[in-house]
Amino acid sequence: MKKVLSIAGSDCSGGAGIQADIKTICAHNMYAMTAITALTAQNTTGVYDIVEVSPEFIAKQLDCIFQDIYPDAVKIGMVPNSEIVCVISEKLREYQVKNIVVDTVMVSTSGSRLMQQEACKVMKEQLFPLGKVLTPNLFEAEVLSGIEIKSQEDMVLAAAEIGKYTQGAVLVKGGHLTQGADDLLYENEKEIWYCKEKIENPNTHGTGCTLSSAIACNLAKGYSLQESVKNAKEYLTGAIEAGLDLGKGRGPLNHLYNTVVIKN
Ligand SMILES: Nc1ncnc2c1ncn2[C@@H]1O[C@H](COP(=O)(O)OP(=O)(O)O)[C@@H](O)[C@H]1O
Ligand SMILES: Cc1ncc(COP(=O)(O)OP(=O)(O)O)c(N)n1
Repeated sequence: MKKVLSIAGSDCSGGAGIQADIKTICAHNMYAMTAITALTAQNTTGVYDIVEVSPEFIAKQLDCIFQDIYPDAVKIGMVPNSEIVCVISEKLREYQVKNIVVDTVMVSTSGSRLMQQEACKVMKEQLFPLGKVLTPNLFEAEVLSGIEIKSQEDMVLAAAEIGKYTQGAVLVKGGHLTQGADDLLYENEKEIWYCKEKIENPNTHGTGCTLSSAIACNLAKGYSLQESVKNAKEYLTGAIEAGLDLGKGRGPLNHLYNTVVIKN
């Protein structure tokens, strides 16, 4: 069985973060492992508090995982501060991890900061070179590239700029475009577009987390990056379309739409 590790923050309401990643990995029939970087008190209406895990304890979680059950791919989500960026980068280098997806989580869609601003520079220098692909949303791509994004051409320019810090691949997600949900994979100076209609469903909490962990699952299976993004986007679109209507705000996705139900 393939094994996928999520290094990310916990969302107690189960829509985003570690919980979305575990659901995604299980739906891909794979074994899920987690190293938790932060606890968040959040739900479908917003993020209300954050407790950061100490870098020392994150190092211990990673040692326990890598020394015992070595993952086939790793997804990195919420990394709240510079010290945590450094310890994760060190451990990934020490254990020579290859299939790494870096979701550059900065601010939740509800507007709460999930990463301290000063960690951005350290993330670029330490973590980006280790990632097989980075997955910024439009806002994150603007911050990381310094380019204002108003069009698909701007998405390409931003991806090219961010790509300078990586092994060559950046997926700029277009979920916050006013029309369509078109994502751009910029790989070795080549543009590949993954285009979908915007689904009229307000319940999209955890879309970014789900997409990045689904990409990690596909890389673990041995698919190329382009195939992995294609398959992950299909999985994500299915989970948005299948629709759940939970909570008072922007609800979670339905990860069970394609799984065999075990009857009691
Ligand atoms: N309403 C929607 N319909 C279809 N796809 C969507 C919708 N909202 C987001 N997506 C897709 O979800 C993924 C995550 O994108 P985005 O929402 O931009 O990231 P984040 O969750 O990090 O803010 C992308 O593949 C994007 O195209
Ligand atoms: C713990 C935690 N990690 C990440 C996020 C952000 O989730 P994401 O899927 O990128 O986007 P939104 O759900 O905020 O649209 C989070 N909220 N919590």
